[in-house]
Amino acid sequence: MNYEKYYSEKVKGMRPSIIRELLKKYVGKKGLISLAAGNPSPETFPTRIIKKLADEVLEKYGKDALQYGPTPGYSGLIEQIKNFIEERYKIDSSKVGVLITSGAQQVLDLTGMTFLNPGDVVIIEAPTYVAAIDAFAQYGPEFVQVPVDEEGMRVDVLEDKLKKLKAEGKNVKFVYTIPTFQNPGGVTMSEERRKYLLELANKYDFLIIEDDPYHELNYSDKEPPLPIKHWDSEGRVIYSGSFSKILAPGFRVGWIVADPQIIRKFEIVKQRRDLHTSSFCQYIAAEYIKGGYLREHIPKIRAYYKPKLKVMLDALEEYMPEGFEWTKPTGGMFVWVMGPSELNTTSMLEKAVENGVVYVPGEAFYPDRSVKNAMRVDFSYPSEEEIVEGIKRLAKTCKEEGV
Ligand SMILES: Cc1ncc(COP(=O)(O)O)c(CN)c1O
Ligand SMILES: O=C(O)/C=C/CC(=O)O
Repeated sequence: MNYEKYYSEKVKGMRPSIIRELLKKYVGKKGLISLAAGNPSPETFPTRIIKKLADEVLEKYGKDALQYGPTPGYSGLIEQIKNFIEERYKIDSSKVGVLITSGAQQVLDLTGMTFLNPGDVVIIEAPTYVAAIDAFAQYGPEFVQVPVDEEGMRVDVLEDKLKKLKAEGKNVKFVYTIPTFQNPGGVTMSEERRKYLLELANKYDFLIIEDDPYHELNYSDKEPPLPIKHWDSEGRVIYSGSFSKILAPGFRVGWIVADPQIIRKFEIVKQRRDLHTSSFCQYIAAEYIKGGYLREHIPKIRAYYKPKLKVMLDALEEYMPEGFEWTKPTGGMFVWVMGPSELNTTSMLEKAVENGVVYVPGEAFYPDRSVKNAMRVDFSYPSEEEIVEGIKRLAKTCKEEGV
């Protein structure tokens, strides 16, 4: 039966997520080293503590934790998130609202649904998170891309683009940024640029979507700059956090920090998306913070990932052929590798898989899929030995490409 005639116009043009398709096809495949999946290492999951907390939640709160809950989220978790953002990010929680979401990914979907009409201008970092492009694209925006360097988004280029857009009579709805340990480059926006981005938002009247799931994955002795939300006096920043990298992605629990008016609008939109986020997972997450387990866990995951980043950077240095360069992050889960202009990492992927390694081709991180000579490699999921062997296989493949 041909179902095309039944599909809505919105889904007819919907492209599969390159990352989700790669995961489905390759991760866990025998003999294949995955440098593709942005999966936390299962070794960082606090399984024993989660079991203990799950038992306690069922014992103490079973009738509520297994029941429908309020769309904004479990009040106990909202309280813990407010304490967390006050303590760690110096965000004045008395001036904001918090809404619990089904992962940070839902923040992106709710954002697109809440703010975007077809043709609205959305400014994104280039490259940027694949599923953010997919989340926004379903609402038909005009994407404007701003390059990033080792200090994050080039706000000078952003300002030039804002001037040009204004001259064309185009208003920007929002700028989407991953300012801390960016996906896919791992770079971090300097404090100076964060403040300047906020100044531009106030001057050109746009919102900022600050997507911050990697903030705690810091491997240097110096903390990254505070979230942009910390300096947001006008209520222009919609801040998105997640338990995926600091507890477990399978929980599907994230949060939005924003002006209470925006939180209310997101609540109304969420009511018809999924009613609310899993009550059971929210109760466990709340106990995880309240019991001091998160505070104890963050240093452990940092200590676990720090050597893996070094192993990856050392392996790239040792094995990659001439003509390749890469980012040097101090946190996060990824390194962005750029090859000679004639390299096509999309067409090279098949040969890489034959050689026993998989990565994410760079074109996935651009809405126009314009950049073909780059790729993203992940160090969080493979073991240190697999990282070295994976980069060796990647380097072999690049040499076979003759670039
Ligand atoms: C930048 C970015 N934003 C959002 C998400 C989605 O996070 P979550 O698992 O909380 O939905 C990811 C996935 N790791 C991400 O890399
Ligand atoms: O690798 C990424 O960037 C995202 C991972 C989340 C997912 O599994 O889709």
